Amino acid sequence: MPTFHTPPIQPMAIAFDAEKLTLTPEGPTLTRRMSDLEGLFLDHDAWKAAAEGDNPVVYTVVSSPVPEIDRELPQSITTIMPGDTSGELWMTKGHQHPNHQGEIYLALTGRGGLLMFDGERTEWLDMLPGTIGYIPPGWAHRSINTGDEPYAFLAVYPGGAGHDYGWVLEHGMGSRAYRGADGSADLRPYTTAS
Ligand SMILES: O=P(O)(O)OC[C@H]1O[C@](O)(CO)[C@@H](O)[C@@H]1O
Repeated sequence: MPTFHTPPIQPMAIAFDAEKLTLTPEGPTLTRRMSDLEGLFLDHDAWKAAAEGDNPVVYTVVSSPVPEIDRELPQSITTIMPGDTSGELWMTKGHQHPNHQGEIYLALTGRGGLLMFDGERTEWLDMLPGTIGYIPPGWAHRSINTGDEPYAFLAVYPGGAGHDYGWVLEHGMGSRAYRGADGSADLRPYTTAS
């Protein structure tokens, strides 16, 4: 048996409920409201009015108990509510992995998109139930609800990957996703308010 500086956790079965979108046993859960998404939407005034108004839940993340530490492979289910802020579709904050490690998403319900940016190139993947989106090392990633129902996906990622949110605030994501006329996303070049 190999020896580890930090002993791995024990093998475990984790029950996935596809209707309730839960993982059991459950680990940490996260609720991100509009006020947590400062500096991300182009229309700052519309963001501020929503954040200081009813401050809606934009997305939740439920995790299994597998910890975010080196060599482990945590999993989580993210559910993004449908909505937009001045036309810009509701989304996760988006982050870069400081350690440049990959990640996979499996779309579960609803309709979404996976926006990736490596500092120069932008990629967009349509995410429908059953789609596996692969995020290679070095690509910042943000998920977006492009539909009218909650969009949920399972993420599996290296426990030591980390979340660098400052990178996204500094470099942007290459594109912004708006509600398109035919129900698909209208991707526009990334700009910031002058
Ligand atoms: O960290 P953010 O950008 O708020 O988004 C949450 C996402 O990040 C993860 O925690 C891991 O990449 C996902 O489980 C989740 O979708």
